[in-house]
Amino acid sequence: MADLPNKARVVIIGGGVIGCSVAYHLTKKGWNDVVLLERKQLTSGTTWHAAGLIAQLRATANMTKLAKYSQELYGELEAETGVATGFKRNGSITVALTEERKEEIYRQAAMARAFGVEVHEISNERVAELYPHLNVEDVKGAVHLPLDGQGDPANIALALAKGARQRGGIVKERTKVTNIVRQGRKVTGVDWASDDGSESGHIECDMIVNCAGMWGHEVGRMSNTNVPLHACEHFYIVTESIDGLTQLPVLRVPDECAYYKEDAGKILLGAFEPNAKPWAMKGIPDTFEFDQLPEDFDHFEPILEAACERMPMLAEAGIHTFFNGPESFTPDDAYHLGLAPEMDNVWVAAGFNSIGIQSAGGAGHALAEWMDSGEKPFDLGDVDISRMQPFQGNKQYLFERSKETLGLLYADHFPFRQKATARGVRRTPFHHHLKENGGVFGEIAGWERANWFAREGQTPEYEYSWKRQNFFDNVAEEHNAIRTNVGMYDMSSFGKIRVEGPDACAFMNYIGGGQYDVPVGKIVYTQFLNSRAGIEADVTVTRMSETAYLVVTPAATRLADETWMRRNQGNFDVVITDVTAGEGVLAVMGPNARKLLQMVSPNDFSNEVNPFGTAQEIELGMGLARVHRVTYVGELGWEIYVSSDMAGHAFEVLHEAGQDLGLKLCGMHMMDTCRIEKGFRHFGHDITAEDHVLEAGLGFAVKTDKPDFIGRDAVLRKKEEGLKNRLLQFKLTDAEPLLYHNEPVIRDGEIVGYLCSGSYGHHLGAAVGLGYVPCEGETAAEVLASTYEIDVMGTRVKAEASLKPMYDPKSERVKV
Ligand SMILES: NCCCC(=O)O
Repeated sequence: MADLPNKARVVIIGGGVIGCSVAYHLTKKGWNDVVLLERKQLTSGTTWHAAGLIAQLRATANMTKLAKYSQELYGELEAETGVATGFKRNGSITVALTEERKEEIYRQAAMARAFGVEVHEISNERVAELYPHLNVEDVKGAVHLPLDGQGDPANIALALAKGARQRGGIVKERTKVTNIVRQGRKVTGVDWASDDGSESGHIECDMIVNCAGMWGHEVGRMSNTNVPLHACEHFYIVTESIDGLTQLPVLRVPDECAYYKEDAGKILLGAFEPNAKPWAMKGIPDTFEFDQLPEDFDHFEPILEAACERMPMLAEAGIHTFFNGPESFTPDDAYHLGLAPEMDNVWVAAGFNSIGIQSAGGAGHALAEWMDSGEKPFDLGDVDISRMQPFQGNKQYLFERSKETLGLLYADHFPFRQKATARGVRRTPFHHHLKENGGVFGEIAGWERANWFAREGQTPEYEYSWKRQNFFDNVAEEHNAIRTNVGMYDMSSFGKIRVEGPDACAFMNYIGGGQYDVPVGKIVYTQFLNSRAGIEADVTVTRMSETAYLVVTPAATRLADETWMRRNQGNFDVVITDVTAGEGVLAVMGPNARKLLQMVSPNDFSNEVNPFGTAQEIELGMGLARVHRVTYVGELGWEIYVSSDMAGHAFEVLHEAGQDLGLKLCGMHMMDTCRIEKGFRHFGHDITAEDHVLEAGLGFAVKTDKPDFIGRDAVLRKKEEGLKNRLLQFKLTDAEPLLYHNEPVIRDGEIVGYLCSGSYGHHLGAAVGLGYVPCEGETAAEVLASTYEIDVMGTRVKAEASLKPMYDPKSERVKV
């Protein structure tokens, strides 16, 4: 094809709305050799049949920010490109039919407000005014977003494609990528063939972007990258024209799994039902183009029945279209964006979980910024493709999980809600011990982790709520055991990465902000920084020998942290190896932790031999282990690393000896309540790529007296310029309300930020949280002199603020 070049800076694979958005935004950044290849016609996979709702109230902070950008962009797109996008800001209403749902939407509304989204809690009378056809009798609460809207999905994509073409981008239809050519960790080009097979060729390129939607998994495999997503059947109906129907806002009734869109006097009614139907386990037919799947009225009927009660005029309306089309869903219901960890020039924007149109503007913008600058423009943790684990590409796993994820879009998003499907893939060596003792499990990165322990006679299951949940008192007891006696919990899910070789010390000193030229056995708490001194990883590094270090990462970021090291390895002579599965880890924490260890080991755990921040090899029972004296709960304690074969023995020995001391088995929820009380930061919440290490209050971990490490200049600059934000700890003055994170922080009456972490401080006796507040030009005393409130579902609750942890501010307890 004469119109395709032999070379391009980037080849975008897939011409749905996200591919078009990436092309649009890259060309806007001045990239003029952008090629987008679409196997059939633009939008012919999923985009064409999307409902086209443009909503800003999303489940997470990032997704809300990006959706807000989409809404703003689509408002201008028609004027810019001349393509009628059908976008109108007719607003949206979400109604709650239960008190629990009301709390959810009010909390979401409060979060959205912290990001500048206009949102109002409205009465039933106002709902009836805005949506006169609705039965509101049982409505418990509602929110209205006047700037939300709807548009024509295909035309939004075509407008984005036109914008890209106007700036020199090439958008080529009927051209399939048949092969992706690679060398080491890089793609060097793509082979293509025309749809009719008459032509083929090769484009050499610097990078590719996988925007292949429901084909994303397959395109991922072609490029040696893991893109976990699976297509599910998504159902909606469109009625015949209904007399007297005037323009209506978009309506969501999540408790009935339904959304409603009025368009040209017809109603589109769509469903996110709890038991979805995954599609195309054996692959998507090659001929797929603007195709529909067979209707399944029995499957849709319960939704339609409830809808006819909710909006009685529907019962009278004829059904014009019964639609069933495939859309892709990811294991955690968040989309995939960013640089695939397995390769250094394969980008991904796929798996939009039925919110592609409303997300594409913001996601394309963010990805283009990232590709252009080489660094994440802001925190994108909850959508970053590197959060996915290798096993999550397993087709059987994806099939099982996607039955649930479609429905999760409208399910109650209770705090701590765990996925119910596709569980049990990764178990720690202590799994059955914990289960036998009442452990109630949650899942992270596929790991089954005991989150709390049920008492004897108590059903070991979650009962979800936005109020105090059924495990609140259990966690309070576990928290209390850690603060006053001794508790034990399983941390085997830690990522464990060995860095070994002649340059190990030099490499660590380049990659991390700490000082790693330390004696063997020393543990360094540290961050990996980006060039802006934003935090890419939060890890502990133990010197194992002259030439070896063990980098311990949070479970969810093992792959991302390992990838960061590999990408920055340069010419350092080191070998980086994931050794996560080799060792189980038990944390023994609390004032009696030393006493317990002395009962099971002949080794010396005194401050002289094993001070805070050091590790030692020990005998444990009849086996061996290595103990690291560190803490994430703010007490005296050790993490015990034990090879998987001896892990069961170690548990039994510790558990049995602990009975005399009143040892309590504890879970991950306790760890979170304790660490927030102690002001310890959590990566992904309080510290991210966007947060400067000094503003995060972690300057103590950064050693600028060493010559060269990533982020050093930005640390020095910030020291000169002064801080723009500070991370404060908050405690509500009322013991009743609960914090879950994302609640707006109000300073002297104005919203200035939001909580990045929130939980209950069982020792401090009220909910506690962490959050950044702007402080440019202010002293710490001035920042603290203000009055603070936290917006808890629309109610402002007074809060105390502190720069130092409110619990044990001098950290005396950890060093006893
Ligand atoms: N594709 C349907 C989107 C549903 C929603 O925005 O709530």
